[in-house]
Amino acid sequence: MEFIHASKACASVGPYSHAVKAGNTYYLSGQVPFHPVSGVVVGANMAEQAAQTLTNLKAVLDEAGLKITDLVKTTVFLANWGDFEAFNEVYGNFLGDHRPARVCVETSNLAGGCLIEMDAICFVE
Ligand SMILES: CC(=[NH2+])C(=O)[O-]
Repeated sequence: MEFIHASKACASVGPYSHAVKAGNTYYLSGQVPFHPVSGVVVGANMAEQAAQTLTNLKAVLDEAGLKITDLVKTTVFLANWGDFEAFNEVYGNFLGDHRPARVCVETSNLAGGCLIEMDAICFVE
């Protein structure tokens, strides 16, 4: 097992790694739209916060040597279900033609009052 720390993603806000490699499978911790340096939430709406969340997720992928096409599953937590379409727009643009499995739910009280958190699982052959 390998614990992965991504210097270009926002710092972990608890005792966890940005990602853990277990064999050919990578488990990425939840990413939120914190700025990687300041730790301040980036964006006042879903489009902006989703973009920053995916930027942070991409930093973890990069650190682990993974590509977007290695994503097999994501879990998405939205503070407001009314943001579903706005989230899908940003998410779809990020993925291009790739279509990982996904769970998307509304929840409350996300870290830092964020509108979104997303984790992911990757697999490499
Ligand atoms: C933000 C986050 N991933 C956590 O576990 O607190």
